[in-house]
Amino acid sequence: MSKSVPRMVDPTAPERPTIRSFCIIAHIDHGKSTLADRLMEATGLLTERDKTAQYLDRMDIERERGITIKAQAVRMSYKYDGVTYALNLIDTPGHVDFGYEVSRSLAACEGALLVVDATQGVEAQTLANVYMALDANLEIIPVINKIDLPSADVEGVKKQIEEAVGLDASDALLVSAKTGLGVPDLLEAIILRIPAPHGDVERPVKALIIDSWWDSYKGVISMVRVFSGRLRAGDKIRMMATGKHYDVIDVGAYAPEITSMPELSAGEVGYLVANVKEVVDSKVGDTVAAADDPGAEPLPGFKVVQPMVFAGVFPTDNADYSELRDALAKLTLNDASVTWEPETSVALGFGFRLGFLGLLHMEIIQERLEREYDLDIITTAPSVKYRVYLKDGTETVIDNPAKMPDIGDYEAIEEPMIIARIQLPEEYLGAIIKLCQDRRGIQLDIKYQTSKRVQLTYEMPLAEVVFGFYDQLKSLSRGYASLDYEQGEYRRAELVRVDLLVNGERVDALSLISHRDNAYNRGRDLCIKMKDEIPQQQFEVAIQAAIGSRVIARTTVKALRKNVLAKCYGGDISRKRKLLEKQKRGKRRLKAVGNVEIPQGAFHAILKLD
Ligand SMILES: Nc1nc2c(ncn2[C@@H]2O[C@H](COP(=O)(O)OP(=O)(O)OP(=O)(O)O)[C@@H](O)[C@H]2O)c(=O)[nH]1
Repeated sequence: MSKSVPRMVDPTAPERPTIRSFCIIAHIDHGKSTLADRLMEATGLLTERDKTAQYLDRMDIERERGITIKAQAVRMSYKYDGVTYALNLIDTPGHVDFGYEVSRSLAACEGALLVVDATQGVEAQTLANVYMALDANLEIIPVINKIDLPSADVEGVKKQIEEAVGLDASDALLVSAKTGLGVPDLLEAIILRIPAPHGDVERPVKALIIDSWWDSYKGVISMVRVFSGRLRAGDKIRMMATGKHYDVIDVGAYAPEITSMPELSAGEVGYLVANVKEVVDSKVGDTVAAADDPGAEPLPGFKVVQPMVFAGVFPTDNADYSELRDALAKLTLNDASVTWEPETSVALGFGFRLGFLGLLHMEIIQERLEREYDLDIITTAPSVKYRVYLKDGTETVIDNPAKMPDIGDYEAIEEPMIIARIQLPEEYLGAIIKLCQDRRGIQLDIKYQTSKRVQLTYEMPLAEVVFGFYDQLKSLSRGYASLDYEQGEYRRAELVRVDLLVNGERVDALSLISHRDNAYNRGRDLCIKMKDEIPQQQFEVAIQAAIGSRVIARTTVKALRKNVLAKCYGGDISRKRKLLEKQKRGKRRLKAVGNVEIPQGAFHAILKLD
């Protein structure tokens, strides 16, 4: 994230003095949605009726459902000193999984409001986005929110912004997004402090795609920032990454509902509808150019986002395979960052291997498949992409532990690293440093931001973070530590495949890749967890962990007694109920491996390993 973003704007081009484009950077719950609502209200975009639900939040719900409304930017109109300004508020996703989209949204802005809760102070996630905004050369206006609260510590937070972020906070805006206090001053600051965009309307058109989505009425809609020229309905355009040509059907802005405009010109932000059939053809970061401008140079910084985390998704009932396939086809219409390909598992049958930007992204997709498409699915534990150097001199990339070659067949394995930034109150420092070390982290930096708050920077294997790290971090710090990370390099590590055998049969969907030093513990823990998950059967079930042909751990599920409650001695009714519920849940989703029935929860047992 700290890589510099090359400037897209030509500073010698004329200024568009009545346009301002900005985003809001805020930690979760610091008041981004509430402030956005207040700004829209102050500029007449929200009526009393709309106020019942937070507008941005409402859009989030729509977005979550993947349906029509997904305005990523709203255009407000505000009169100041006799001049009417167009203010574009561009929404940026707040999560580390969506870093590239954030970087493209920032490229569409000249400024950012850094909203900090006066009672909470700066958090790691905010910092990551502030660094990106600084890299993108944005003018950052510190905004201290929730000053109506008695526990607001304005001076303390100002000092923290100066120390942690390195910004001058002496002229920070003090607002209450709840009461509206300070909002007119904020609008004035947006106009006076955020630079106007530069762009030559007479040059051939060039626009950056900052987001694209599928709309059932209009087809693919793209949010764009125009850097030069004009976009009008009827224009012939070319997407530079794919080289494909299209006709512009409509342009305009969200204000906050979709509103057609005669044109979008240099410096403006708005939507573009062309006869693009699929979201993948209108890629985030791509440049829209005129079809008759073959020599056009693309705007800098385009990249195809690569999934970082992979998992198998299988229908619980094999008969639902084609339903799952149709659901994935529909879902990826709207989210081009999910990759999917067919996968076969001995244990789970036919399914798909999906690639995600990160764990949150994976959870969102999993939930959507279950909720929107009403599918019963089993998701296998997530894995990262390993580079494997085989003994025969070839190299291969593996994102599925089941496919990792046997020990002895490869020379070396490389795994992806991340650079993690963790912020925490000093009292938890010892525990968190130990956690990072246990997770094979290498400390790069330790910095006191205030006398009580510390920032740790670690290089860690992504795989170690994927397996429960965040939960442990939160529990060890009572929720106070925050984490963000960026992609690092690939590094060699002593990794081995650990298999799980149920009554002698390998359950491919439960294989995991572990560092050699941890393999024994992981194998043992997995056996213990599986023992809890696999219900008793009519016969004894042996659960073993093995590296190659060497068994490293073993547990046994004893044969069934008369009823499940038999093992609840004493009369703890809640425990009995829990067991019955567990059994009921287990019944819904069972997969037979050989003659042993394995419930869905077992496939997640890997995630719960320490
Ligand atoms: N007292 C007070 N509460 C506020 C203020 N601004 C926001 N809140 C409250 O803080 C909570 C979080 O505000 P949101 O606007 O939802 O925060 P957000 O940053 O958009 O949160 P996410 O959408 O989860 O990222 C809500 O309960 C708001 O009502 C404020 O100025 N004063």
